[in-house]
Amino acid sequence: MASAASILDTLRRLRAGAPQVAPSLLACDFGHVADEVRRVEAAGATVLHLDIMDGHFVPNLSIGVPVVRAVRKLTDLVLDVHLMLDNPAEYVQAFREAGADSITVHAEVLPDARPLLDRIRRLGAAAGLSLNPPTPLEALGPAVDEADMILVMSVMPGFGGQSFDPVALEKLAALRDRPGRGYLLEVDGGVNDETAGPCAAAGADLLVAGTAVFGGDDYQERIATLNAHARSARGGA
Ligand SMILES: O=C(CO)[C@H](O)[C@H](O)COP(=O)(O)O
Repeated sequence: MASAASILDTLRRLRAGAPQVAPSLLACDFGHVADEVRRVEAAGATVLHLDIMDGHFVPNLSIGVPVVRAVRKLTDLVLDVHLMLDNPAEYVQAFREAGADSITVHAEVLPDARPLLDRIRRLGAAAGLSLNPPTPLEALGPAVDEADMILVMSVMPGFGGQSFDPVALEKLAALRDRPGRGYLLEVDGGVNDETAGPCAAAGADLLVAGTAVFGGDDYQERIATLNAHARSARGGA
């Protein structure tokens, strides 16, 4: 399992470098998870996003600790674990022990997220804070300055394949422009060939994409194309 220092170093390098896509395992073929993980790793991904749903915070269920542990054994990709849970504090240790490199929790269930972000970091993972499309940036509170990563949801979480909500672009730009910010910016939901560029232009460093990667036949082409859209929108090659 990667150390806290190496995870934070990876995030710093991601922030300093070109924006990039993180495939979301939610959209993979769960009959062949091991193959799917190896395919996106071979296709050039650095980060793999894993969505954990409890049927309460979001109206759906997904994978849990045993699947994260199994994926950890398959790959050295950065495992970016997004907890869509009413009570994330109960589970952060288990997900870290299973191999999560970053753990993201939701501002909607944490009036003050600082103690939990601190605990995630003490467990050795990077600490992320997320907010849903209707949630204003003010809900992040002072925890915004404690987070290693802010995950701006561009769909209501719970399901893949939804349409991108442009409210995320305003939030990304406002978060990008906060003076002295220390966090990496991530966006999740409806990221595709049309929306990847605007997300990157608005400041997203990491673009979570499920359908736009796993819905294609050639994952290498999908990741390269999405990365190219993101990078050219930032003025890169
Ligand atoms: O968090 C999520 C759903 O809650 C997914 O990561 C997200 O929806 C990605 O899927 P897609 O790219 O198909 O929109």
